[in-house]
Amino acid sequence: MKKAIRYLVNDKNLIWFGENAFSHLKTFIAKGDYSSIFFVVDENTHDLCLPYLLQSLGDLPRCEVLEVEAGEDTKSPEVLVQLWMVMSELQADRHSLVINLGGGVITDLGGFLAGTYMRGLPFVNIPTSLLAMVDASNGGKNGINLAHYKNRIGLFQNPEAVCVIPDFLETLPEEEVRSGFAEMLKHGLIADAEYWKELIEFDIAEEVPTEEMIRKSIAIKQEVIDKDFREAGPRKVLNFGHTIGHAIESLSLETDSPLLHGEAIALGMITETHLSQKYAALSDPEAEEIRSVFEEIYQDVSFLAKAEDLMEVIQGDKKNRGDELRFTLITQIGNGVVDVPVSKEDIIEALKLTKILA
Ligand SMILES: NC(=O)c1ccc[n+]([C@@H]2O[C@H](COP(=O)([O-])OP(=O)(O)OC[C@H]3O[C@@H](n4cnc5c(N)ncnc54)[C@H](O)[C@@H]3O)[C@@H](O)[C@H]2O)c1
Ligand SMILES: O=C(O)C(=O)C[C@@H](O)[C@H](O)[C@H](O)COP(=O)(O)O
Ligand SMILES: [Zn+2]
Repeated sequence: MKKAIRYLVNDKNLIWFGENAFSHLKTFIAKGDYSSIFFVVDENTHDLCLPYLLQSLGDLPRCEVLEVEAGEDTKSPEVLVQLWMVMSELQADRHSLVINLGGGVITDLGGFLAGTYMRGLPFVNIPTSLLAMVDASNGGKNGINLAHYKNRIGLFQNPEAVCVIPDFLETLPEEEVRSGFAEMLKHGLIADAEYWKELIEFDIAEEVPTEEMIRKSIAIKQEVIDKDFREAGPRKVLNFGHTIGHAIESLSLETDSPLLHGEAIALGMITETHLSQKYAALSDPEAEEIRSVFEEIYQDVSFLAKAEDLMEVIQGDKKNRGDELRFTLITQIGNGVVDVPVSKEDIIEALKLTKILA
């Protein structure tokens, strides 16, 4: 494994890579003189990741482990209230540190927990899924879902540090690796045509992305966020595929076969590629290339819904303004554009082309 490189992401947020991340974290904890540490984990990261982390960190202040059920349903107000109660009962105080060890569900939920308890405790993210490494653990978006609206309640608050330890991917199921890969493909599409080329030559069915690729995705995301942390404008580019994808994900969670975030976003990107042709002058050959890449990798992923159900969720998307439905689209591979008003009729047409409408 490569030597860990620590680099400053912004005035608060440090990212440490590889095995040396543990020694950086140890030093960080020692310097912080924390009264206690609250680890937020789900049942899988509790069993598969926490023992390695604890062993690597050695002596620590008083530790408590908050374990939640794995899965998207855990990003809920009900679970959050339970966690607030437990933190309070266990006397977490302003000198406590929260360490989120898990996938995007844990970093989103644990970040929001930390950010709201006693008006904000410091927290560190240790992503253990590919999706959380390349996307969810960075950028300071934390939150939970409300009814069928994704991330409806949340905060922009950066972790003190992020530890990206690719070794954790050894136990990650294949479908979860593929889910994370969808966000990496998104990074190529919105910002870097060369990276897109590299990704589409990579065989995600056979291999796990390298640390270099993970770094590249983080760097692309970070460059966007440096310009617009609170998503006033340019940050919306990171939402390509998400207006449709979030609607699909939310509705799928109400069925017996929920889609993973990256799977839903893959379907969202296929659909929004149709819209990009119509509204953002994306060329036909590039649109064909994009769709064939997603259709090949995610060939077994499908979802059927009624237009009115999807439109209800789409109309609640955070990027809309009033009645105007605003999308992030791509003008060409490697370049995204934000705030494009799109008609309801064209959304339905694009959903039909993607075979999502029942
Ligand atoms: N805040 C952001 O910027 C941002 C960005 C992208 C996605 N998200 C959110 O992230 C969530 C999806 O994240 P996710 O895909 O990581 O889902 P997840 O947290 O549910 O993790 C996926 C599954 O993998 C398991 N897992 C995690 N690490 C493992 C490991 N090392 N070994 C074995 N199993 C492991 C988990 O227990 C879970 O079952 C969604 O809620 C999405 O909205 C947030
Ligand atoms: O960091 C961002 O900004 C993103 O949009 C990254 C997305 O991949 C991620 O799914 C994010 O949680 C979406 O946020 P939301 O604001 O659309 O709920
Ligand atoms: Zn996403």
